[in-house]
Amino acid sequence: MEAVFIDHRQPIPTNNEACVLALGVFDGVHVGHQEVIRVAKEIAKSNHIKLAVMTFEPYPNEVLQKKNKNPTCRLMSLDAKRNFMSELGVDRLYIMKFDLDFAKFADVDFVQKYIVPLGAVHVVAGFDFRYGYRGTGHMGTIQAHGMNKFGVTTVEQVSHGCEKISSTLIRESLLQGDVEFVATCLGRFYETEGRVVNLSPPHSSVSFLDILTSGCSLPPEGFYDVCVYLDEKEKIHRTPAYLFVNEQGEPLVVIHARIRGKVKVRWIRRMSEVRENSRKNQYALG
Ligand SMILES: Cc1cc2nc3c(=O)[nH]c(=O)nc-3n(C[C@H](O)[C@H](O)[C@H](O)COP(=O)(O)O)c2cc1C
Ligand SMILES: Nc1ncnc2c1ncn2[C@@H]1O[C@H](COP(=O)(O)OP(=O)(O)OP(=O)(O)O)[C@@H](O)[C@H]1O
Repeated sequence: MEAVFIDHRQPIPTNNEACVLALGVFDGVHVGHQEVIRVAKEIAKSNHIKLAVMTFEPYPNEVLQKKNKNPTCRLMSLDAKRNFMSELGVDRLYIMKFDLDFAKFADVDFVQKYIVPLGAVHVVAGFDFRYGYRGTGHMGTIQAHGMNKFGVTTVEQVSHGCEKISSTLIRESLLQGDVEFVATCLGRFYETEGRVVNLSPPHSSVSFLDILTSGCSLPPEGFYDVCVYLDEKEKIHRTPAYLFVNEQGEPLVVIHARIRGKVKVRWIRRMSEVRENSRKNQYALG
């Protein structure tokens, strides 16, 4: 998959092949997002054209965040998004720089300056996709804004019960430790990267992992059932794990396995919260 960065201060890439273009932030690439991409892929396949996705970086929520609010914690890094989009069969990922100047683009200007020139012959997004200054553009306006130069497919809401599956819902569930529900919404387990740090005493049967959040959310401190993978996705251990934050504010995980190097941690299930007499050192050394 090709990744193309676009900065609105620079000319846009030229000679763009005809494509079906899916639009949105896609943080976490949850099952609702996957449906948008699946629909776009079907259309691309039946028309023998490329599948492209446009995402925004940083996220509009991060840029437009009110000063007194915490920045949004992400569900995935840009690298992880690139990898997963590639696995889903996306041929080209446009990464549109989103800043306060870009946010001021009128809806019609965004479509004419970017969507049409990027070769979109069909645009796919969810029912609630918005674009343009103050989010005035939507799926009912996008075709007219493009002077009918492309077709449009709107994907209906993918829900859990009556609730829309959204990145916001997933972030909230993660912060409550409900990693099982998070997995339901993502269609796969939540994953973070970690690196073994040299904290465990010699001959102990545990390892300490430094969790590299890269700005992504973590579940709260407590005991979890996790799977630890080597970089190549080879599963090495399913183990109980204890997540805690050290005095420097860094998240660490203690696992019941003696390993080294860089790993991926898949969060399977929350077992319990931090218990009175199960402090990290007792767990680690016991
Ligand atoms: C050109 C452009 C300008 C935008 N301006 C605003 C804005 O002024 N205020 C706002 O809340 N969102 C703005 N957005 C963000 C959209 O409302 C929306 O979050 C974004 O297009 C991603 O869609 P999604 O949230 O459905 O993934 C803008 C988006 C685009 C493409
Ligand atoms: N549950 C869903 N069902 C169908 N389409 C969806 C769903 N969630 C998002 N989409 C669509 O996927 C694209 C990316 O959406 P976006 O990144 O805004 O997702 P979101 O989960 O609603 O995020 P947030 O909670 O941060 O608003 C948009 O086209 C959006 O309309």
